[in-house]
Amino acid sequence: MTAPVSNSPETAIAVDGVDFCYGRSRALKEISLEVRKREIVAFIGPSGCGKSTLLRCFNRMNDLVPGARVTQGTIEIDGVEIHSPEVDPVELRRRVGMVFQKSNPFPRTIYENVAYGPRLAGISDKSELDGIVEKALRGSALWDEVKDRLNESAFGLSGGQQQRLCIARTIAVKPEIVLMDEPCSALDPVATAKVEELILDLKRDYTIVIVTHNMQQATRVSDRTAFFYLGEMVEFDETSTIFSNPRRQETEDYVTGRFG
Ligand SMILES: Nc1ncnc2c1ncn2[C@@H]1O[C@H](COP(=O)(O)OP(=O)(O)OP(=O)(O)O)[C@@H](O)[C@H]1O
Repeated sequence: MTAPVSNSPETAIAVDGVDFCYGRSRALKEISLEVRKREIVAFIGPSGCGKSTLLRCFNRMNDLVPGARVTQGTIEIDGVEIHSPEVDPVELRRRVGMVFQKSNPFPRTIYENVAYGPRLAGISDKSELDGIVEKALRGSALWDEVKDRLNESAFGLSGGQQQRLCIARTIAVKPEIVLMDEPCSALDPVATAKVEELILDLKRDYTIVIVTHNMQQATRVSDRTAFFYLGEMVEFDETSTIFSNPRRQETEDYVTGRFG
């Protein structure tokens, strides 16, 4: 399905007519959508429908997969086509951060996990780094739990804390957009609730796109939801509309659990 794309100053991501292939296999078909600044958009749909592929297009993570490429269409972030020669993929990935399904802290201290990105960006002043680490850990609602153990291994944290640490690591480099690929799927309900609360808090400063298999999670955190099926975007609308009054039968069948 294609939808009109309006690339206004309020647009964070504008996708227009994108096809994506892994080798000869077409994983995304004519996707057009627009994500507004500081909104939370959820991608839902059955396994293999292309949600993660589209998410990974936004920071060109798919470049790392041999033979994988956008074969037609454009993806603009802040009005700039992300495949154009002036875009450095490493800088793009700083601006468009990513949080993965399974938390993946580095085998270092809590402090070093958060300071890693800013250090790579050339910040070496200890007090500046201390400030960045504290701000990122506060921003990810982890500071009070870890402030007395910053020099201990990140592996000593619980799964939910590790996931919030990964979010802190992502926001420490001041991205504009945060992509989340099923960030709570490995967490228990209490840790999930904390991460969801955090996602809602982050909306004040960031644009967030989240892939989730959890319908309740999509309704709890997102402003708008896109439903994908077999590489196509079937419907994209206000989350309340997608879940209570979808226009398409496939969407209704999926959100009511009839398939998927
Ligand atoms: N690295 C890859 N190489 C080849 N094909 C891939 C690769 N990654 C994904 N695919 C294929 O692309 C299609 C879309 O996969 P994708 O992971 O984007 O779906 P998804 O909706 O995120 O699924 P899930 O909910 O299971 O994570 C699937 O057919 C999948 O097999």
